[in-house]
Amino acid sequence: MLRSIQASLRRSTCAATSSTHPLLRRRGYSSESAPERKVAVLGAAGGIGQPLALLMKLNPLVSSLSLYDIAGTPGVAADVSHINTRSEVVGYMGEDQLGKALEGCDLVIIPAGVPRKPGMTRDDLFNINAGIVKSLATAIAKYCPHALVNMISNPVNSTVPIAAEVFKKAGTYDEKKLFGVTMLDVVRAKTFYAGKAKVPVEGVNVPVVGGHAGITILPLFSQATPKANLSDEDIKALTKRTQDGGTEVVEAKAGKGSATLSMAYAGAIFADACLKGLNGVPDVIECSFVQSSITELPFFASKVKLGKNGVEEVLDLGPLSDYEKQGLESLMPELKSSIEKGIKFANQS
Ligand SMILES: NC(=O)C1=CN([C@@H]2O[C@H](COP(=O)(O)OP(=O)(O)OC[C@H]3O[C@@H](n4cnc5c(N)ncnc54)[C@H](O)[C@@H]3O)[C@@H](O)[C@H]2O)C=CC1
Ligand SMILES: O=C([O-])CC(=O)C(=O)O
Repeated sequence: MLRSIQASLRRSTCAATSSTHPLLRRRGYSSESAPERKVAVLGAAGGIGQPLALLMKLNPLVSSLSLYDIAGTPGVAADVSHINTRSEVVGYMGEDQLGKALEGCDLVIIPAGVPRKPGMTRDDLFNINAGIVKSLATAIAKYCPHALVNMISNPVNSTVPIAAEVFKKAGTYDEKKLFGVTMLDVVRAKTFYAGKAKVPVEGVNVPVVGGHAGITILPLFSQATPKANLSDEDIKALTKRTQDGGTEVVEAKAGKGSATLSMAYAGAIFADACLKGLNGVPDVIECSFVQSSITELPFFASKVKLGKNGVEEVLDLGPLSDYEKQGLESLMPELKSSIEKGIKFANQS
């Protein structure tokens, strides 16, 4: 069981990395000889944070796991630390322990903040989460300015620009190191496509571009592999379901939060890809919301090649169907205004 979860973590999800580059096997690393990597989870006692802490504890690329929250981390850390895998686990609680939690980190994953309730948009979380992200980004700039940052907290379309502005002000911004986690959109697109196309889900790849809210989520089913003969109606329904995937979970949870388990899985897969990139595994490619010049917007989600310094290359969108071209045009105003909202917040407060 443990082996199969670890194998799944080692298998990256985009084309080039799928099952062909399990670092440990190909390069003969055992968990003892893989490079030391400290990973922090900020918001580690939450709905996403706890299962994400578990999955990162199962990742043999992690040597030190730092679990930070404003409350509840001693229990989570004690629990997770009993698992007999490589990393040592330390829990940190409260702001005065944040510096210690971050010092020496190679990768910081941020699922801190409030989740949606039915009837809310991700943007409705802005008022609370923007401040949380700003203060965590300020601490990252101070204590681990060279770490990769995986931003999960919503609204991602605004929280990533907020973090970028905080880092710029602190003089530590490196656009190669800041990632909005949009992996759950990819995970959903793959699952829904495999179901509709009746193909084994393990072999499916679907890029998802744009942003991470409603129509800004643009799955490119015209580029999905393996190819399947789906009707225009099928593609429209799959697109809508991917865009509304978060809301589907929020409604099903009926007031008890949003996606946590699938998000922890997606976050763990994306973090694993970042660690592989840092460790020099070639051709690690995943989708992420990053600083970008492939459209006129300063941030955009697309396929990204990960390397020793974070983003090695932002890949362009590739050929789009007419339906996808329309979707791209429609999403630009909303994504632009969410990005601008984040930038404005970071600079005025
Ligand atoms: N990017 C994505 O695809 C997804 C993003 N999310 C977002 O992730 C965030 C977290 O969701 P859940 O884990 O379900 O929420 P949750 O409420 O269960 O957990 C959030 C945790 O953050 C902690 N927290 C609050 N302020 C903090 C601070 N200043 N420093 C450190 N920790 C702090 C809380 O104590 C809590 O333990 C939400 O904003 C949600 O919208 C959720 C699903 C998918
Ligand atoms: O929908 C939400 O609020 C949480 C989220 O981002 C997702 O599940 O994609």
